[in-house]
Amino acid sequence: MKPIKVGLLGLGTVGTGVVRIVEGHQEDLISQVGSPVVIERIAVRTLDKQRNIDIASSKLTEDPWDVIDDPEIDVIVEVMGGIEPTKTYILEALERGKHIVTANKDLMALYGSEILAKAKYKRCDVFYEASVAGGIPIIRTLVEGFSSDRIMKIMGIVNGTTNYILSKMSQEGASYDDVLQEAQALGYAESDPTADVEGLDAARKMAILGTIGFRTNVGLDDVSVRGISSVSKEDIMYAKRLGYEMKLLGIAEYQDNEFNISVEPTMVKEDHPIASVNGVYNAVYVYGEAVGETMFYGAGAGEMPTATSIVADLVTVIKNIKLGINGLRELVSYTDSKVKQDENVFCKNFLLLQVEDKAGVLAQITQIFAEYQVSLESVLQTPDKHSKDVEIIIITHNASKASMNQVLSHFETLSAVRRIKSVYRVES
Ligand SMILES: NC(=O)C1=CN([C@@H]2O[C@H](COP(=O)(O)OP(=O)(O)OC[C@H]3O[C@@H](n4cnc5c(N)ncnc54)[C@H](OP(=O)(O)O)[C@@H]3O)[C@@H](O)[C@H]2O)C=CC1
Ligand SMILES: N[C@@H](CC=O)C(=O)O
Ligand code: NA
Repeated sequence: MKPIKVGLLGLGTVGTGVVRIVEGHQEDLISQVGSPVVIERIAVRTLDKQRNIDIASSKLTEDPWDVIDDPEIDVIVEVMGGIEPTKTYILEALERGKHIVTANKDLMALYGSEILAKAKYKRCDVFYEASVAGGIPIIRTLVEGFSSDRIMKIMGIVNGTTNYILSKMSQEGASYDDVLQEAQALGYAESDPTADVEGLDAARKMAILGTIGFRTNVGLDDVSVRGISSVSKEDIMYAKRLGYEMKLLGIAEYQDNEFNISVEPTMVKEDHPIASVNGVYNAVYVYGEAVGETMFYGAGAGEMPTATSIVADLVTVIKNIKLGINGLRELVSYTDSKVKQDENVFCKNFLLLQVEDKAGVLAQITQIFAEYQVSLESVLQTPDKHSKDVEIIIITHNASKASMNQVLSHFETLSAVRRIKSVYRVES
């Protein structure tokens, strides 16, 4: 049987997992695709780097063009990351008729439509299951599993690094910096972990999920983003005391040709299934008009979980090669929709205020909420540990983002409000 020859761009955390699975599951692969699957050539940055896998040096090259120009290679697996020169490599590989499997959410969120258009023109496959939620097959679920439905909401933990950090801070009182270093050592974090902790990685993934799930073009700029670097241990402890877990949530909602997508630290009610998703695990909740509520759970990062999605895509590409139907997945015509205005985006909110301890302050504060039609679910007052002031903890009922912005701006002008210490979205 003629082997299918695969080229790898990158042999880091994910690339190593791909080699392990292709070699370790070779019999399973042959039984599924009817041919051996061979890793023919691998491009790396530096040949002499110490690796935790044995690879014949003849397979390694420091020149990615040795992979892209190799006429024997049918499929290229891109697991080097970054935007350039990666985008050029992928477009040139497509120009040469090679199929692509990638884990690169940075690239697919920003240039996915350009890459997929080129693939369609060249009748090549481009699959990117590993780019969102690691080992969870959420992209093929949205594309195939929910093809008959209208998806209205996609909400989830789609970044393993930040979930690992928040979980350890909540469960062990660990320090943010220590846990971030642990996540980097475990290969969860991006080469620049700022993308993880400032929410950009999750935003890229939500832009991809929004485009696929809502069948509409979502740009990265359409996603409002806030990371976890400003989440304090005190915030996490307050959340727990009130019966919530702090999670970095991506929340995408779609209705009447308008969508709203945000990534933000969110206080999730402890009895919500997402509240118990901890460590590097991800979970994606999908609500469809017909199917109702569904949820998917699994490792969002790490060598082997991510590599399973890469090799699953590789199997699909090889089957398409055998059937002669490559490049036909992208039949979807994505509509253009509008981003919802803040007046039409609603959620519950948690506020932690430091205020002057004097008569009438609480009345002033509640009056401001009333002025902007924001109803309150609960109000707690405790002495401020570090001053003669008091802390007021407020959870609102559903309120529009616009009204909440007006309330917060008004608080800024109130002398009795010393500091707006924390504001978080609340999901019950
Ligand atoms: N880590 C994870 O859990 C997940 C990662 N991803 C995505 O997968 C991709 C890879 O991630 P990961 O494996 O963690 O990254 P690593 O940094 O561990 O590996 C990157 C690999 O690419 C090689 N490389 C980088 N730039 C070049 C270049 N210009 N020319 C040749 N080789 C190059 C590096 O070479 P060398 O080894 O010589 O340094 C290394 O082998 C990224 O897009 C990431 O966002 C997606 C889901 C999960
Ligand atoms: N850095 C990412 C890797 C997977 O996409 C994460 O932590 O989720
Ligand atoms: Na996935």
